[in-house]
Amino acid sequence: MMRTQERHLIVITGAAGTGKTTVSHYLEQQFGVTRVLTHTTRSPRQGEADGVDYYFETEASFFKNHFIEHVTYGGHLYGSSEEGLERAFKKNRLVCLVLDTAGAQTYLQRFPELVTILYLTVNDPDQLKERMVQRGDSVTALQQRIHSDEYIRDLQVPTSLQRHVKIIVNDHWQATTAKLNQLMLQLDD
Ligand SMILES: Nc1ncnc2c1ncn2[C@@H]1O[C@H](COP(=O)(O)OP(=O)(O)OP(=O)(O)O)[C@@H](O)[C@H]1O
Ligand SMILES: Nc1nc2c(ncn2[C@@H]2O[C@H](COP(=O)(O)O)[C@@H](O)[C@H]2O)c(=O)[nH]1
Repeated sequence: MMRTQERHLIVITGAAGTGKTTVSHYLEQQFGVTRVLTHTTRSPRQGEADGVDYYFETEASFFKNHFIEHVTYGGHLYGSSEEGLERAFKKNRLVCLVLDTAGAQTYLQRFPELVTILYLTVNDPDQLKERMVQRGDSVTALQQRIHSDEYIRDLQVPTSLQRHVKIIVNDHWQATTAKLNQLMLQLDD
């Protein structure tokens, strides 16, 4: 529950391909939730743009930001900055942020009163590979990702998050949107 004027942060976490980015766009489009952009040194995928999907950085420019947390994921740097969070909160009191599970743990420790954490999963992990292929990931990128320690780790809810996350099984988009609509009603109370 949240009083209407309080700042609130929806952290969306889970393994690659579970639909975190898709959920963040849905929350933005349906409920006007502002997405916090994070920074990465990976190259843009087809259709991704700097300042829209991520702040795409070089290794040198990455560390010019003031990070709340940063991680290495699949060999690339990713980080959420104080600047990115403030920019989002200037637009809206309700914002969302897509993070790996290590980042989600950091946010829970640092902002326990401010966060709602959604953990996305699917019943059949093979679906994730298909979804990443459909998204346009190259075979090389897909192979690197599914064999990375981080991808394997994020297939399970970390013990420290277990009592704190709302789990959404994103097998069927319609069921997922029903759960998200319900969540947004609760946050508005
Ligand atoms: N319920 C669903 N059913 C089928 N496809 C879905 C569903 N939800 C999302 N997708 C599709 O799966 C693909 C991966 O989704 P998305 O990019 O949102 O995942 P992600 O968790 O953000 O991945 P990553 O961590 O790699 O960035 C996209 O093509 C998206 O359209
Ligand atoms: N801890 C953080 N994780 C982040 C951040 N930005 C994105 N991510 C996560 O990285 C992986 C890979 O993302 P992709 O876009 O290359 O598929 C995914 O789990 C994202 O949620 C961040 O700033 N901090």
